[in-house]
Amino acid sequence: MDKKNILAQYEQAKEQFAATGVDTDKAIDALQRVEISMHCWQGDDVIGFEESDQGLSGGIMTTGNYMGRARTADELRTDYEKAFSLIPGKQRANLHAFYLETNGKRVERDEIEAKYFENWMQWAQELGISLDFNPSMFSHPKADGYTLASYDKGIRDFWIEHGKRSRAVGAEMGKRQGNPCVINHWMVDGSKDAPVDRFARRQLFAKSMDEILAEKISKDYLLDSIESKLFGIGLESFTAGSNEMCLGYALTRDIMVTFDLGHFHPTESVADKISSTLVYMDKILLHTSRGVRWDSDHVVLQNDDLALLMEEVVRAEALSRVCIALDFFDASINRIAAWVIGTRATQRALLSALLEPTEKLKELEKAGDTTSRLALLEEHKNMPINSVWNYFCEKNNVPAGSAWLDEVKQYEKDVLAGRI
Ligand SMILES: C[C@H](O)[C@H](O)[C@@H](O)C(=O)CO
Ligand SMILES: [Mn+2]
Repeated sequence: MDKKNILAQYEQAKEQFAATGVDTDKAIDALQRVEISMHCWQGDDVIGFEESDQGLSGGIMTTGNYMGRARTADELRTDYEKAFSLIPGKQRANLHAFYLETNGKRVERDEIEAKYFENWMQWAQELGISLDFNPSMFSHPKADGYTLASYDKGIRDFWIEHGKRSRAVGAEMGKRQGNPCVINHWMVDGSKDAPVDRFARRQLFAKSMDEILAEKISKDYLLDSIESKLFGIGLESFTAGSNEMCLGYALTRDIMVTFDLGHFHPTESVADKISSTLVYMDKILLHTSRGVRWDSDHVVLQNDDLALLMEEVVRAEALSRVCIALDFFDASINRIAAWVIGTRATQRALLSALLEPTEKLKELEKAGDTTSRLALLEEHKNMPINSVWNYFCEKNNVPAGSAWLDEVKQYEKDVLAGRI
């Protein structure tokens, strides 16, 4: 679609939304300020750059063998840049600890330091973007079932050290970028069959986490979050970091909790957790993902789960209290396309929520007019949200509609095809 049409359609949409009491320019400004944290692990199928042959483990799995996986940090950064160029607004890059660069030297997880992320930090600075970080407590011989809740003190200490060092790396990133690096603590700890002493495991889990968090780091540099999970492959019967465990832990330690769209029973509403937790917590972290039958980490799409999640964020006026990150890894499709589809879907769900006549709906609800509430919610679904989206893309100099796909296909021919 050409620029003239995009602008004309936007003007029409603007009027239509204004009639419902919604200011489209305000919605666009709000969306412009949201930085989505784009996960590096979609770019290389969660393999990382450690000098090791260890495969992916920890109850998560990538499937597919699409050509063009990034094999080096330079390739990954180049792919990131391509994806950024096709997504409106400014985003963040989310790194796992095992995406360190060591010049061929084997550096153990309990030896990581900020210097191994120097290239990433310089790159981010050059692009004017910020970084987030994750300790990598999986895909390692010492992460066989339990890490922080292991009965083996040596194993626990190893991962505690990794957690501490990860926080130091994150803090350095936060200092250098001038805004907090969000660090997400997720660990595999769990078992295939039901344990008898769940209590002991959870006590160990909390004690180890306390050691990791012992050093007070300013929230200007680092925001800690802990991610719960229902189960993993091979860890079906018990997860030490269950929802109750992580929520209670986060609340009592004044850190954030992470809600991943794939980490709950399929009929459990993750959206409902936003208001439930923000009554008590300052901030939370969201992982947008799409589970198909299990936490399969399919690319997130504009489905009901995502729409409800973003609606809840906006209705709770919580945009500044919610960090949004992507978490999926699909190796069966072009990985840059995966990033673009998932990030744009997350933004579009957010835009739709921002264009909802929220104030009006709240008034109707207060007045007990649930009939009008239902009618207006239904009307909203067919409002010209896409015209506002296209304008947002145009304003950010990125392709509107599906034109971005041609660029990805070209990049596939020019760059990815050479990665044999
Ligand atoms: C690789 C990520 O840290 C991981 O996906 C985690 O966030 C998760 O959701 C595990 O299921
Ligand atoms: Mn996650």
